[in-house]
Amino acid sequence: MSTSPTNGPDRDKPYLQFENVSKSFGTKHVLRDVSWSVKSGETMCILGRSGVGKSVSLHNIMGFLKPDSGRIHVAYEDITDYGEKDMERIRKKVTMVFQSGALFDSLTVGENVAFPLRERGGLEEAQIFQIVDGLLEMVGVGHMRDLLPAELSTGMRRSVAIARALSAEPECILYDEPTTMVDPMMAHLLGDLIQKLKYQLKLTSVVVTHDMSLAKKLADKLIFLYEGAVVFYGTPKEMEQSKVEIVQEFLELDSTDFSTFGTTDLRRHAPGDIG
Ligand SMILES: Nc1ncnc2c1ncn2[C@@H]1O[C@H](COP(=O)(O)OP(=O)(O)OP(=O)(O)O)[C@@H](O)[C@H]1O
Repeated sequence: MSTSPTNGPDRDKPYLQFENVSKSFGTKHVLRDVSWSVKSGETMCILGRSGVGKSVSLHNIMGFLKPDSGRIHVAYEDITDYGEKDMERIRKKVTMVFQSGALFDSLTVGENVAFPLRERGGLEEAQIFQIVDGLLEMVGVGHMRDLLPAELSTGMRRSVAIARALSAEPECILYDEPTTMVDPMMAHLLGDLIQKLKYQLKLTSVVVTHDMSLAKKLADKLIFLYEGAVVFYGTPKEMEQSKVEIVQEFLELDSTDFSTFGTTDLRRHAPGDIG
């Protein structure tokens, strides 16, 4: 673990970092020499068309997958060679909100959000109720405490999943496609919620998305993956000036039809472009 002279984490260092990370499945090279970093309190968006390794990147951060080469730093620690025990400790600081919400089907919304609180222990029932109500209120589903996940829409389930993630008091949240498969109004609300958590709770976050308007709203930094490699890494402002064709196509289409991508000349670069 990297430490400062006072033996705590060095806060000037990135909170999350990929250093030359590569990952293949058989002969399929999913991540190729990928490098980026995120400081505490920053939000990074990972963009790219389907299958370029966005979710695989998140799974590497969580330690569900291990890179073939390169180093991964999470919560100021080099987790590359960590086993399950160390990763459980890291996952208390860094949590992931899955597209599905991954809620427990047989538990009510309130019980789902209470779950990490009960696991942690040390709280009275009345305190748990109060925290759960506060979190559900915060994510805009305060009136749904006694419903089962099956009774909720996809977007509502995701809001509850965010409340459950927050109940573990994480330092960092990873969002996998938070606005996919919901209507534009719900997408807007989820985007606002993630933005609120960024500013009010100062959470570090990584957002995997196809949704360019969401990325522009949230990101301090963006990376574009194309065939597993980073073809752009920079700020939203630098992205606007990027000459990388796939970046321009994303900017123009704003997240709709990706079927026409694939004829991109990645050699034309601008500030922030990689290569
Ligand atoms: N555990 C695994 N075993 C084998 N192949 C995998 C595994 N996980 C991911 N892949 C493959 O890696 C590639 C990248 O997957 P990934 O889920 O990261 O894509 P993505 O960029 O998130 O795409 P989408 O936007 O469609 O979710 C895909 O071809 C996928 O089939």
